Amino acid sequence: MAEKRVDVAIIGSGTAGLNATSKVGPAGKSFVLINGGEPGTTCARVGCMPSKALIQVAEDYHRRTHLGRYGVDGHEELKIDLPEAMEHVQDMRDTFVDRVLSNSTDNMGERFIEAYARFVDPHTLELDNGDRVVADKIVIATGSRPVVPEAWQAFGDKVITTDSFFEQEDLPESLAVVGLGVIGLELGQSLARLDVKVTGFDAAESIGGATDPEVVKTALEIMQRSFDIHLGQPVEISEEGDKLRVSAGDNAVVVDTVLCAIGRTPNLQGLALENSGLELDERGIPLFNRNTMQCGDSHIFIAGDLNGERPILHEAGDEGKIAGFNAASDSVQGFKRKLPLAINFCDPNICLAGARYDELDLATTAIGEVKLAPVGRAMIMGQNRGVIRVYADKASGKMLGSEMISVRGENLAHLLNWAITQGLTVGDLIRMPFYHPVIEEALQAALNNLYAQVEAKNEGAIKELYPL
Ligand SMILES: Cc1cc2nc3c(=O)[nH]c(=O)nc-3n(C[C@H](O)[C@H](O)[C@H](O)COP(=O)(O)OP(=O)(O)OC[C@H]3O[C@@H](n4cnc5c(N)ncnc54)[C@H](O)[C@@H]3O)c2cc1C
Ligand SMILES: NC(=O)c1ccc[n+]([C@@H]2O[C@H](COP(=O)([O-])OP(=O)(O)OC[C@H]3O[C@@H](n4cnc5c(N)ncnc54)[C@H](O)[C@@H]3O)[C@@H](O)[C@H]2O)c1
Repeated sequence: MAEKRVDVAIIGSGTAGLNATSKVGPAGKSFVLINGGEPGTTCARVGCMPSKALIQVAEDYHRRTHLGRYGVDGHEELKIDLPEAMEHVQDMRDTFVDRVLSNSTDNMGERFIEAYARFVDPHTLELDNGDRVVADKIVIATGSRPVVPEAWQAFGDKVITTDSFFEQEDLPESLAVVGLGVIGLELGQSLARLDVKVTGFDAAESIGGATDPEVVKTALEIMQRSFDIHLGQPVEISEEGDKLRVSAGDNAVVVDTVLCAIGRTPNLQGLALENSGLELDERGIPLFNRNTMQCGDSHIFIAGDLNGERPILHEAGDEGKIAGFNAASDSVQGFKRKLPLAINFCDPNICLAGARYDELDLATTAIGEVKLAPVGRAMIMGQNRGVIRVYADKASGKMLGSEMISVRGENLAHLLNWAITQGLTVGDLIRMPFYHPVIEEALQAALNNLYAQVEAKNEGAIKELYPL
């Protein structure tokens, strides 16, 4: 058994752990980065990147359905070779994984250790190869994994998750997606567009993480054009011959495969946090400060999906940087966290920026809305389904948040998040330029609708222009 002493030990070489490491090394501290499982990050291996590659293939293939109206002949004959499509997705994934590895752990030599770590005491980690690491400071960044109910694990590889999905060489003829949050909608819609017979189920009454009833209603109308969706009933799975029967209330389908997308759970197992001396919450996650990432007043910091706070990439990166910076410093510094931004890359995108509808005080909030149907550029693109809802404080006009399902929502949501971050009012925003004809004109219409409802009005004779 070897024992290594370092200033900082980072557990987990995902996005959070790598970002933590990027702050520890340059501070002149000795460190090790310890990773169990496949290196290369969840994002590049089984997450953001392969899922976006698949979405792109599906969107491009789906685009053929628009061609008839332009007089393009033969589009009905277009066929997709699914094994080739999956190979392309895997090639993209491999490129992204290689890029991560060659920019990070490949260059760390002995400071990168491939092993699972567990706490023996607050400063000592035992690795599954028997070695030990003793560290002054520790960053825990072990990420999360898909939830699969125990009863469903008995169905073997007929119930898959995103951990194995991108490894498939071909796609099944029929598939049920259970859970229509981000993963369920992004992949469910893509698979339906790739000619898989998809049926979607969710125990809740909403989809895609939206909370605004108008957005949920519109999202459901739009998504049901891609595949059948059943909401609001618990899902049961049983065997039927060599297939699976998936039922929820009166609705049932028999399918080749189930994609289980009912959320992810923190990788706490195996860390033996009971030996860390940290106070844990009811889920077993250490209590921590979201501005410093410090666990209590200890020498241990936590970052990324593991803490269950904001399980998305740029937040994992920020948390890693904060945790690494503080682990490498003599004193602990707090950092302001970014305003929420969530993008579901289904088509059209479902996006949330700033405050969600279910967080608003409706008595003091004004809500502006535009439907995409008459928006010129969206009509030209053949993508004029959707709704944008924008929220502001009724009295001051200060922007609070937005939920939407809209073409190019990924861009609009950034604009809104940045505007809210800057503390702008709806009056400020309607004075920004809106080129013609762009999708941002839809946002302009929603903002004008919102402006009409707030009390604070712009000074000057023309509301869209600053007086000299
Ligand atoms: C299908 C999918 C699509 C996604 N798409 C997006 C997207 O489009 N945009 C977005 O912002 N986010 C997206 N996400 C979320 C994003 O990928 C995660 O938020 C991010 O990757 C989390 O990074 P992390 O560092 O916390 O965890 P990870 O990258 O999972 O890293 C944790 C590492 O710790 C290792 N580990 C676990 N236990 C131990 C242990 N005991 N000892 C040592 N090592 C251990 C793990 O093996 C892993 O390598 C997606 C996720 C999925 C699953
Ligand atoms: N574009 C992105 O940013 C992106 C894309 C994919 C994944 N992710 C990340 O991955 C995480 C996990 O995604 P996800 O889609 O698995 O989780 P999610 O929390 O987004 O959605 C889970 C859905 O499953 C439903 N559900 C839960 N238990 C159920 C059950 N027993 N039966 C039926 N439905 C059930 C929930 O009502 C919910 O709608 C997300 O939190 C997100 O952080 C992000």
